[in-house]
Amino acid sequence: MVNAIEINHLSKHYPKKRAVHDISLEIAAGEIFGFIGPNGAGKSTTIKMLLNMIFPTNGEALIFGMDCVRDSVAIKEMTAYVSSDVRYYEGMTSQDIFNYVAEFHQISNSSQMIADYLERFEIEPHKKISELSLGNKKKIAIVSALIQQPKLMILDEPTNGLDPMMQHRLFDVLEEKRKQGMTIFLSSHDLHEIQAHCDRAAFIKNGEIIAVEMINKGSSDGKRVTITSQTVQVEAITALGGTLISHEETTFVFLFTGNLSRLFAYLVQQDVSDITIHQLELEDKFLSMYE
Ligand SMILES: Nc1ncnc2c1ncn2[C@@H]1O[C@H](COP(=O)(O)OP(=O)(O)OP(=O)(O)O)[C@@H](O)[C@H]1O
Repeated sequence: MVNAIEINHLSKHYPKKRAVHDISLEIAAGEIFGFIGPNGAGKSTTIKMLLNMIFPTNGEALIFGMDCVRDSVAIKEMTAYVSSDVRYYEGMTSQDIFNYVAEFHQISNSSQMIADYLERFEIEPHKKISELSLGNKKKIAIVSALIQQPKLMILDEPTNGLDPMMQHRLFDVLEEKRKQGMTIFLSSHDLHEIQAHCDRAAFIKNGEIIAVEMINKGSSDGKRVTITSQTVQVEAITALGGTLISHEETTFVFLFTGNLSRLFAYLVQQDVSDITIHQLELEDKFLSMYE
């Protein structure tokens, strides 16, 4: 089956900056894929190349097997984009925008769908853009993208400005759409939302992809274990599957991937004054990669 997105050795070099350098990625159809990186890492530049808003210096990107430069018109017919900053004509209302989008994309019988989204995202249809807050404008951008019924949705920081309830509703809709076959490419700074909703994520730093990770929603492939003890031996815990991350006086922090029962069996023989065990968060990986 053809990949939803395939990026081969893609670069965008400016005279004084390698914004994106030699990145390659494959994203399967039906994935929710996260794209994580600090400010200036190259996320928006990558997205703009996918959408043919800027030309690559080298390499190629394919969407459903079509070339992002050569076949950009056909790609736009099946791809919707929610940009990080939302700009519309100030005098238009939400309803005007939704009607325009539906007509432009020749979506038949869109009235009921628009009415459903208005209700779901609590959008006031007759308010002008000039009267709306950032979060309310963002909701219009999201619904405009959904109305297009795209095969691929690219979202750049979609939850920026949305209240927690609306964030929740957005991800409910995205999960539903994914079940119907939509592919979702989500650029975000919010590691918790990537962890909660994505199947995989790519980490980008200084224009280069430094890791692509499977995301284990809910479960984790490790624990962060913090132990305060006068008697615990670091070597003993290392032998059980721990890696010492830091320590201060008698408090030791381990990344633990071994068998917890064996760890407890060792600890009951020790003088332990405190212990905490946390799920290893994507944040731990992110921080260790970007330090
Ligand atoms: N037109 C341009 N000319 C020169 N440098 C540019 C241009 N556009 C972007 N850059 C640089 O390329 C790098 C990547 O920028 P990009 O906007 O892709 O980052 P980002 O990961 O989306 O960041 P953020 O999370 O802050 O939006 C930055 O250092 C940026 O300053």
